Amino acid sequence: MTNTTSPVARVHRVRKSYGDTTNIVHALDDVSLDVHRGQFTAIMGPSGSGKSTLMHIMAGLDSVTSGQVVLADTDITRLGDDALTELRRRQIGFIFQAFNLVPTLDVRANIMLPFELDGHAPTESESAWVAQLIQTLGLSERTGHLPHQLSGGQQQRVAIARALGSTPHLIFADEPTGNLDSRTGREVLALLAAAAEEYGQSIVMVTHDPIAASYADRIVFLADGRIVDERRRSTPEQISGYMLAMEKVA
Ligand SMILES: Nc1ncnc2c1ncn2[C@@H]1O[C@H](COP(=O)(O)OP(=O)(O)OP(=O)(O)O)[C@@H](O)[C@H]1O
Repeated sequence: MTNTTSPVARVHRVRKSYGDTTNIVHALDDVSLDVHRGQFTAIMGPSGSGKSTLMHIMAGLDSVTSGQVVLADTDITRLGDDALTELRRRQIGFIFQAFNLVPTLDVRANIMLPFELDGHAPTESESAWVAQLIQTLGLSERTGHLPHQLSGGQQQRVAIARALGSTPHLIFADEPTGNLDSRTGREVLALLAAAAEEYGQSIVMVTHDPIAASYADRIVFLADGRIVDERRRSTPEQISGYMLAMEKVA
């Protein structure tokens, strides 16, 4: 993927601190990161290294202590709540552990919700992509079910179809394969990779799993709130090696 265009997301010298001067935690300490169109980025690092904080800040779900986050050409650190909500709805898809499915809507309606909220009916190609997602994610028999009638893994797949369906520019995924069996997990990762390659969607995925990270174009390693390493696409074995080396240094 060539990086000649301006980034879809830019994190510039971001700090995020919690607590007061006597008891301060730097969850992020001077982090800068660019995400380009069609790029699939994995974020890895030990527990407490700042992965979730970074993803939440990039998605406008959390504020910075200092620094800048620019999505498309908008500095979101200066946006009000309403404008931020609007930007999130139009540009961002979320695949989070708390699936946030609407309990009163069936599977199809949940998947179509981004179109509904945006007030536009899907085009023919969008409908075809949604149909492909439903099929690939093994949800064809479930489209009329309510979320509580589904298993955890099935709910996660609905959340994935919803996040990818309207082809938002940016997708944030927090351990997207955490609840899935290994075959479905691999299919979901292949879908994410296809969304990046074929639809130019940019994906930022937090994971502890070297196999999941091996689907990404690059892997960013965090430790103690700082980016300590970055690698191009690597095999699961190589990624395990980088993680081990990081632990030895720590
Ligand atoms: N609301 C908060 N108040 C105080 N400290 C916080 C808060 N949220 C996060 N932290 C601290 O910031 C640091 C980074 O947390 P974060 O959740 O981003 O880590 P993580 O890498 O996602 O961890 P894990 O892999 O365990 O989910 C941790 O030391 C955590 O305790």
